[in-house]
Amino acid sequence: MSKTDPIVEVRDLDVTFQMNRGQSRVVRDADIDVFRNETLGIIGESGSGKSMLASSFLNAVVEPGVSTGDVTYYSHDGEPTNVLELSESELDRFRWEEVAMVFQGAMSSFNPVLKIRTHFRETLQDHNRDVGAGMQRARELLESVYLDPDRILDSYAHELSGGMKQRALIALSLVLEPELLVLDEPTAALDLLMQRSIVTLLEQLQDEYDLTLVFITHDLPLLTKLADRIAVMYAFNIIEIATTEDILYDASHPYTRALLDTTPDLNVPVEEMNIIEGSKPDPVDQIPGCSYHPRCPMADSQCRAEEPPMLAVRDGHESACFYHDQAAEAVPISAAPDTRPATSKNAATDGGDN
Ligand SMILES: Nc1ncnc2c1ncn2[C@@H]1O[C@H](COP(=O)(O)OP(=O)(O)OP(=O)(O)O)[C@@H](O)[C@H]1O
Ligand code: NI
Repeated sequence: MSKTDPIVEVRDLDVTFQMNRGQSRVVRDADIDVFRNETLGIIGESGSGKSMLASSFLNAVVEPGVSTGDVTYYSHDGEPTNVLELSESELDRFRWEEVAMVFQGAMSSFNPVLKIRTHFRETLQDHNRDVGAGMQRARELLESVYLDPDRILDSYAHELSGGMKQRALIALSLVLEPELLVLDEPTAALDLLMQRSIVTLLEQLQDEYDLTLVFITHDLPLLTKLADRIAVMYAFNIIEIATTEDILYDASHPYTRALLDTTPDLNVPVEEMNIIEGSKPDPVDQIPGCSYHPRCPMADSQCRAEEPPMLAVRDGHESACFYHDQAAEAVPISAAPDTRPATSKNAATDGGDN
């Protein structure tokens, strides 16, 4: 069964910062749907706007950034919420109870003088939840991320390893039973084994708690094992979106293809992906035409003058390239086929279950 019932609908989203040298637009006119119960991966090089886009799903862009456009959240009963119009107090509730986010680098966000137990209790109290029942749920969540509740709840953050902290944070973010969990680089600071076990664990949590997941990362190999669909960002917008399988085998934007080509082995994680040549896009001085044209081998006069909209490659697959049907020929992917996983999601279940 395909997942096409939207939980979040983003339309014409801009995220802007007022800077001394002018207005910085770090998300530009983005449209995206997140489908209920899917795992949506967002990938793109550092600074491309991944965190800004995903933070807008819960109107949580860092100050003084401003999100404009439409972000609509649909609760389980289909009731729409206009997320960018919520008041501060409505947002406090919304951000834990409907959409939760584990922010980039958040492992350091545990208060060092409070036990992990206090973080759970305070979250429950702040949201007027029954603390007894809530702490019971906290224990179940900690167990489902393979942590010993008694030990963890009694610990301070500095007594835990990076992997344990990250898992405790994921459990904390789920304690008020959100429908959607956004994870921004949740595995970045972890070793390979822990990265893989977090992925396995997220798949289990998703089944167990009926979650929708948005997963942001630089790590394309990791994403291909976890995501149902992948959105590729370049220069502050989404330039391709498709099922993981289509991204792997039928990438139709020259940037996505270059990305796949510079990922030498899809079974090995990459540290950074700033490997594509050319200067970085500037969020203040937007160049005319397609933002990728200075780096693109296919660029012609139309690409230099006109910004390509998202164009349908096929049902459920869009690419912001005028020449998406010629991209495969123009940008071949030289990585050996045997390094590319046969099927994306299901191939992951036989490994990394530690
Ligand atoms: N606090 C800020 N004020 C102004 N501009 C910012 C701020 N934080 C980030 N930016 C700009 O917003 C752009 C998008 O940032 P964002 O954090 O979304 O990138 P990202 O894709 O998540 O990168 P990374 O992979 O490094 O986390 C950056 O290129 C940067 O220029
Ligand atoms: Ni980021």
